[in-house]
Amino acid sequence: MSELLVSGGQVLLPDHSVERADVLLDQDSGEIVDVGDLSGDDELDASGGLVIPGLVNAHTHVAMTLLRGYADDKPLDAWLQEDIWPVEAELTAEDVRVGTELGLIEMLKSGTTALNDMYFFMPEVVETVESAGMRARLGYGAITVGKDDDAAREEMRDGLAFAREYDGAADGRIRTAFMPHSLTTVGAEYYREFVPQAREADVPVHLHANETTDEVDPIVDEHGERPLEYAARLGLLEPGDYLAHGVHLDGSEIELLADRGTGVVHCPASNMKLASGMAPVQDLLDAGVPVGLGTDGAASNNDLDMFDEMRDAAMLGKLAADDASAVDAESVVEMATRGSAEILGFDSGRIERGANADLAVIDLDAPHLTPAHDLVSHLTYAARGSDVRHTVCDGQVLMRDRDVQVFDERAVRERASERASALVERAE
Ligand SMILES: CSC[C@H]1O[C@@H](n2cnc3c(O)ncnc32)[C@H](O)[C@@H]1O
Ligand SMILES: [Zn+2]
Repeated sequence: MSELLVSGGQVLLPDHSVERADVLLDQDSGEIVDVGDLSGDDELDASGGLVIPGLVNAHTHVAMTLLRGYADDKPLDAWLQEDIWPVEAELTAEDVRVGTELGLIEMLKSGTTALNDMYFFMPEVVETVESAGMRARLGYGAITVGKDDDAAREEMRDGLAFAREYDGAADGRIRTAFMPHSLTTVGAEYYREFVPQAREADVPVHLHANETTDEVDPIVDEHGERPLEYAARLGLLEPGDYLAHGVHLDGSEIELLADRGTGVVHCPASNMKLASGMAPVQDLLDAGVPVGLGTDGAASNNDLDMFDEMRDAAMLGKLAADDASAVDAESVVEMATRGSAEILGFDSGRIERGANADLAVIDLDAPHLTPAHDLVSHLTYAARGSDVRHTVCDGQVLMRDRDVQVFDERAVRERASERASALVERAE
């Protein structure tokens, strides 16, 4: 058995206490073997650091790194229709590969070990995630609006075929989902036809829902019911399904999510930047809805740093609830780790014997992390992605001493800049 000892650090335990301990990883099974006062041959130095579960970005569009800073300061609908979708129409498979490489490097450098990606050219994303050594739930984002019936059905079939073909890839590190884009960009008839096939294929369904009032109001006007009642009628909201955003939810919809065991991935930075609104995160937590955290794409954030997202979630959660005690530091750390991992169906997000060996080591030796009254508070309110020293997934060291081991960072940045410029030129 090949083992790795993460030694000499403090460890964030599942009950949010912090103890001085070593963490022993089995690199063959990819699991945590033990946590305590341990010894081992191959060591990863965590001295002066805090070992935390790898962060889990439960909703993003990774290759949108190529569009970072391309279009800002607009609401969702105008942003998508006027700027983003015209450029995305020009994307090539190679653009998505390079944009994904760039995004995964950014994630590894900020302590993220697992992610959810909904985008285009997903076989290239599978290959890139596999090379990165990360864990992911992936899906082709299907849109039927503006397409004739044949093209719309082909779009949905492509989404299902991808989910079927790649589930379990990369030795099980890659799982898939059926990912219709949203309740307004995919027609009801296509949900009716294809969601039962996703159930047969035993893959969950992930979509954007209740993100803006511009999206909610037409559903209420047309169908005389709330969007999630409409979604349930279409066969959505089963246990294991998960929605991105859930900003504009009423009490009955929150109850429905709790009853069904459907998760919500909160994306606070995107919701603020696009002025979409404030999700009722404390109400969701109080109701027992599974809640995770995601950055959304880098064009509406504008980074993939989950530390930023944790801080934003805490700040916005308090504002939304008009209560400074709402969405506290422990809840936020839980959302970014175990909460997101459970939504994606991974046994990660906790430093405990038997769990996946996915972790990050945070350097505590920094002025903005001094003094150290409460390290959970620091993770939510004070730490930055750049404080991450090492990132480990499935027992493999993917970033060591801030050096990403799995890609040539400089070469990827160069290629991504070139590809982004050429892409934008093609679209203009
Ligand atoms: C069909 S692949 C995913 C699709 O979603 C777009 N997108 C990016 N951010 C958002 C958001 O906040 N709400 C809805 N859709 C979003 C992305 O540009 C792709 O076209
Ligand atoms: Zn999104």
